[in-house]
Amino acid sequence: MSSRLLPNIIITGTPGCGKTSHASQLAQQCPELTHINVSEFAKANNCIEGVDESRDTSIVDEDKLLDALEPLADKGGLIIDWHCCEIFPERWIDLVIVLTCDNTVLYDRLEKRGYKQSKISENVECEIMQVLLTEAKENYDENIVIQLPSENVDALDENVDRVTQWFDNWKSDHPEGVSNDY
Ligand SMILES: Nc1ncnc2c1ncn2[C@@H]1O[C@H](COP(=O)(O)OP(=O)(O)OP(=O)(O)O)[C@@H](O)[C@H]1O
Repeated sequence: MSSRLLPNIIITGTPGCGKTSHASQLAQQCPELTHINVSEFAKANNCIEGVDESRDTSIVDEDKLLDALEPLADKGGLIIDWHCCEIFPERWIDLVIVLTCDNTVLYDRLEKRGYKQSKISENVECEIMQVLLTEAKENYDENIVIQLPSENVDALDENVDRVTQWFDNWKSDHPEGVSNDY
């Protein structure tokens, strides 16, 4: 039986809502945590199985990705930054943060990135329909899912402070860590 002394956190949300901004600021504020940008991690660990040309994105081989992540997840202390959360086993995860963003703010961010119109519309629609929030609530205990707004820098700072506080509390509440097994 193995246990992890640090929690694993997912930061998810529609592309452009601020996952990477939050994850990198949180990792700076909490040096025990490691930011895993899943898109980059998948590329670096040969977990790409193709390209979705209509969406202009890589297709990740999820089985390979989970195999590559498992030893790190078992140690704990990961901030998993991805626009999808349901693939990560519940037993790995201690907190799921779903970032949300006002549609017009999100539209402007995606336009600034130079995304084509169909990709902007698809993502804004995904945000309006709260797809990621629903996915998180359907796949994890609702008590570990929190929704945080990410429209501006003040919200970003507040969110990161709040998660830092949660992280400190988690460590105090779990001095022996938690089991990696069910
Ligand atoms: N809370 C925020 N306040 C101000 N700007 C923000 C905020 N969150 C994100 N941004 C800006 O929006 C853009 C997208 O942010 P970021 O890359 O963090 O999003 P993401 O959700 O990780 O996107 P992707 O899923 O495509 O990687 C960046 O230019 C970033 O500076």
